[in-house]
Amino acid sequence: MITADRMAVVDRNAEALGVPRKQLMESSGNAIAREAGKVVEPGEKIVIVAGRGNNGGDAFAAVRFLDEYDVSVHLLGRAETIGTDIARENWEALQQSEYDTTEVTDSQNIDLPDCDLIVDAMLGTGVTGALREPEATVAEKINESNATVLAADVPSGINADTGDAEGTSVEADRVVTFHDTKPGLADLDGDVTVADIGIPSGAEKFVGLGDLHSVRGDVGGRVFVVGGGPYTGAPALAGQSALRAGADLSFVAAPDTVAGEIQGYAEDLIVQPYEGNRLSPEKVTDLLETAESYDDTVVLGPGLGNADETIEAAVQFLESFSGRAVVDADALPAVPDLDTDATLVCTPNRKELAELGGPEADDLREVTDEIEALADELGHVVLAKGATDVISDGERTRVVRTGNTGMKVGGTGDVLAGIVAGLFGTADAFDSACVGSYVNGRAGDLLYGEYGEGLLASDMLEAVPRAIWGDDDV
Ligand SMILES: NC(=O)C1=CN([C@@H]2O[C@H](COP(=O)(O)OP(=O)(O)OC[C@H]3O[C@@H](n4cnc5c(N)ncnc54)[C@H](O)[C@@H]3O)[C@@H](O)[C@H]2O)[C@H](O)CC1
Ligand SMILES: [K+]
Repeated sequence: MITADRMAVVDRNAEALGVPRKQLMESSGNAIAREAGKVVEPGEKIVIVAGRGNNGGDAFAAVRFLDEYDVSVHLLGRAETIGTDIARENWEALQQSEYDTTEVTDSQNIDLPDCDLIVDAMLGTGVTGALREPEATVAEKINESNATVLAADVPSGINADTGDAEGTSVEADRVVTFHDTKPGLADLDGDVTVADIGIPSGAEKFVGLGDLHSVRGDVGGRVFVVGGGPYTGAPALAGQSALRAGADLSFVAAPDTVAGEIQGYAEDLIVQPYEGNRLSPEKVTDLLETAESYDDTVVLGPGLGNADETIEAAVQFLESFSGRAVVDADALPAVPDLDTDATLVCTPNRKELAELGGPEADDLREVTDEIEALADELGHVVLAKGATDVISDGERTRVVRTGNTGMKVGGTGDVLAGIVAGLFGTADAFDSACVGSYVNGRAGDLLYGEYGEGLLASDMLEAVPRAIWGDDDV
């Protein structure tokens, strides 16, 4: 089952993997024709009612597979208003071969000819709100018809995710939906057929440009890094990369023995010192109050050190916290057996993964099932870092192939933790981890040509925004 938003992500991922949308449309068109052939006999009459989006485009492609039937196409609107290149190209192909097509410019005068089958290709997953004119009037005419009604992807007017219709909708006898069923089709009366349209499995398995596009549009919020102590660079890198990934404000809570040094790295950080030289349990109450009161996304771990009292403090913080946190590095030992209402993204490297009870492996792609099992056991998202990153929430498991050997340098994990936190304010834990990993690797890839194996984690900071909002074709 797949939502409309996820369908758009998978569609875009497929294109980036070498399977362009027009090929998918051809497959969708073929699927419509196959389904139509189950209903009507050669020579019988098919009326196709098409909209101006890709749903209509699918039907234009279908026409070329229906030559043994008597087919007429009714486009709701003028051809120049067709909204996508691939739909327009398929419409043009019908014109070139003189198929029977009509542009309906006034819904009042559309009389659906008597026929054996109506293909409803007005709207699919692109519907917003109640059907407007002429689709609303035409939907009613389709419903009044005696013909069998076959809907392309989703009956027009039905919300693919909810199954609701804000106004009129087509009552389809049959639906042929593409790639995977949609939540909104579950309770429909009609027969639903799921058609494979050739989307490569990698479009779902590998995090890609479609995932990036779905997350980058809406970022912001505040990130609160709880780090520093023995180390100062790690929290500074995490705090800065969160800003580079779109956070509005980035705070770093650190011991006053190192707070000034951390602030010295970047004026963009708001460093909040607490007394002492490391995180300890008595600091937890204040830190929780800050994080909870501002609905911050917390990054817990960079540079904390592994003193017993620091780990104990991390446990106490996480057990009382109910918000969103990226747990990295020195705080990871606090996660097993944690009883918390917080939503965590754990970002272990291979060594830390094994210490969490996960698999020991050089190539994480060989142990995706075990990483999924660990995420299920922990009850939180695990972003396992390696040459290839593997992200799982215990049910879904995906792979990120961006990145390069130059990123083995220290600090890239801190940059990653900050990016995930910067995205976590709006995207959910799993998508933040998936896209955060993809962006981190993409930033490293943007720099490899210039720095090679001499890449520094701090070099990545300026590349993070380019990896997210820069030119897609690099
Ligand atoms: N995602 C995939 O992998 C594939 C999807 N295919 C088909 O594409 C449609 C989705 O196409 P899209 O262009 O995004 O939207 P629609 O054609 O569904 O509708 C957009 C179209 O409708 C107009 N519109 C929107 N809301 C309303 C309304 N309430 N009343 C009237 N008109 C409305 C809007 O202005 C646009 O013109 C998907 O369902 C599949 O059929 C690919 O072909 C195959 C792969
Ligand atoms: K439809």
